[in-house]
Amino acid sequence: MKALLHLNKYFYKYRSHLIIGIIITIIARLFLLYTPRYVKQIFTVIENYFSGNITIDVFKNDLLEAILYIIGAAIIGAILTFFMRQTIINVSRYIEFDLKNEIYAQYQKLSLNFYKKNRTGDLMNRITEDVTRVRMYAGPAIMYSINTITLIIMVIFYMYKASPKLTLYTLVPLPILSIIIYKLSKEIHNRSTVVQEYLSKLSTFTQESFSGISVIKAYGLEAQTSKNFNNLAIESKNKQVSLAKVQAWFFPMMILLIGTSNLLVIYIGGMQYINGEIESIGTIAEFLMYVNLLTWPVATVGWVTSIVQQAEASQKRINEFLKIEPEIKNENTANTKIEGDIVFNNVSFTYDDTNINALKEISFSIKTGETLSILGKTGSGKSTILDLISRLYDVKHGNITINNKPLKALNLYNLRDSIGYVPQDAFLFSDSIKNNISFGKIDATNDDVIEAAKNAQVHKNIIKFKNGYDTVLGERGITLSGGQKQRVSIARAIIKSPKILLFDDCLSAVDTETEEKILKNLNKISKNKTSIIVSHRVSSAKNADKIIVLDDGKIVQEGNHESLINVDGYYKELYLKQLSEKS
Ligand SMILES: Nc1ncnc2c1ncn2[C@@H]1O[C@H](COP(=O)(O)OP(=O)(O)OP(=O)(O)O)[C@@H](O)[C@H]1O
Repeated sequence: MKALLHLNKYFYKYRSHLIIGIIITIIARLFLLYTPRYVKQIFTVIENYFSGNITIDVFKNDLLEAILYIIGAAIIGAILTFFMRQTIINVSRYIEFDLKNEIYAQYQKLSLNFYKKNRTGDLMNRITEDVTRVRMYAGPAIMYSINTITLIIMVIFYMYKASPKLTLYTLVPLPILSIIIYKLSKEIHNRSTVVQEYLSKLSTFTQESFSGISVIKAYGLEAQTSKNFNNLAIESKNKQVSLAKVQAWFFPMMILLIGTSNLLVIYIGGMQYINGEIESIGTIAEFLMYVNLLTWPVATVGWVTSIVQQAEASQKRINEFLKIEPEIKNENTANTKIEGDIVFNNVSFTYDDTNINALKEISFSIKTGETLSILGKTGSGKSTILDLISRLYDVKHGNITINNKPLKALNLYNLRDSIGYVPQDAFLFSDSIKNNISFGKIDATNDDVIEAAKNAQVHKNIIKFKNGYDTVLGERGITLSGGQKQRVSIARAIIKSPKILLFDDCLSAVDTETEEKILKNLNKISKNKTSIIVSHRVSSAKNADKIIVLDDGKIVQEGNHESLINVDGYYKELYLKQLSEKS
């Protein structure tokens, strides 16, 4: 129960709902318990009438009164039960809502490394399935526990009052019922976990095969894919059948044990009546009703125990994520102005998950208004430089400064807000083109969006779509070409007019003519901004104020286009190669 203590703050938050719910539950059970006593009264009235103790008028009167009480109590009990669910179950929904938001907010705070170390499926599971299991504890488990406790206390009290001996005999099978239900619930849980695993395997497989349908078709692998799907589906079906087998035991076991209790009441109650130990046959009827009233709550003891165990395990998994401290912390909450020169001073960087030494003693500087171009073979550390500037990772060796201030001394949110970053793989959301572009500036007007798209040389493509800027992208929308995606992604970065522009090889899918136009526009809009352009093309680098060439994490060449084409090395080779390709 230790992990579930995390929920206490929420129980406290919704304490008034809970207290009202508990009071209503107790009152509702009180009304429910009217019925057996009035049933007994009906039997007594009938017995009295047939033994001639009361007249027909008194008999009718008493009978009507008992029936009206039963109907009245049932109606009030039903109304209160409705409110019991409305209060306690609603609290569990509020807690589910709060907990999901808490986890989501924590996910947003965590650093990129966290996402590298954990699988997306696991992240999703904790915010969906685990929260659902915890909700079952916060709602149904608590409601049934209160219900069971109040009902058991009250029923045993009334039973004991009516016949202590009969009470003892009738209660004997109930703990057995509870244990059996507990064991069954546990087994059902274990098997349904396996079923869930297979369902998610099936949906991942299906999703992947739909996303990769073009590859499957191009390689003619339709039959093989169907066979793999079928094998997975067969395994999934077998697990479902095995779950259904255990579930099928649930109600027969309940019926058997209720039947046994009923038989005991009738047999022992009957014997007691014959021996004159109980005064009315109505007591047997009353007991039969008590036994039936008790059955479900007693069964739920086992069920609730298993729910609490599952919720505990789920909350433990959730807590593991909630207590992770973000690796990248904002150490300055005051607003800091981000502007100026970027300086790398002997920066070395190793990714701790792969232990790859991506940067080795890198030093360079770039002034406000200048453009730096970074070239180098694949895997030479170009993207890593950009990631370090945006503080997606923190440097441990050497230091990076902006306007003479170490990166960590700047307000992290100001820093990121001042950066327009275009990643290597242009990720766009399943939303309209307009919203994808204005993502970079929430209060952007239509004119801002159009201007950014024009500067990114994608406006002409967008207006050709039937819905123009309202065209929806993604699964249910249209698919943009690689170059179009890159340009929308550029528009998203430049719309907010950031102080620092980071372009990570984001012109690779654009033809050289368009590339040139984009670079020209960039030149225009980045007058007092600092731009860093990572590229594999000389055409992207040639106009930069400074060019550095990386190889295996080290700077091997530094200069500008004119100086670098005159010395032997990677840049000159690349220049000559690309020049001959062009001609
Ligand atoms: N998140 C990461 N975790 C672990 N290792 C990484 C990570 N990102 C990059 N690396 C490794 O660091 C090295 C430098 O990668 P980086 O992405 O900076 O190279 P790059 O020059 O941008 O390459 P490319 O031109 O192919 O994009 C590579 O060996 C890469 O495998």
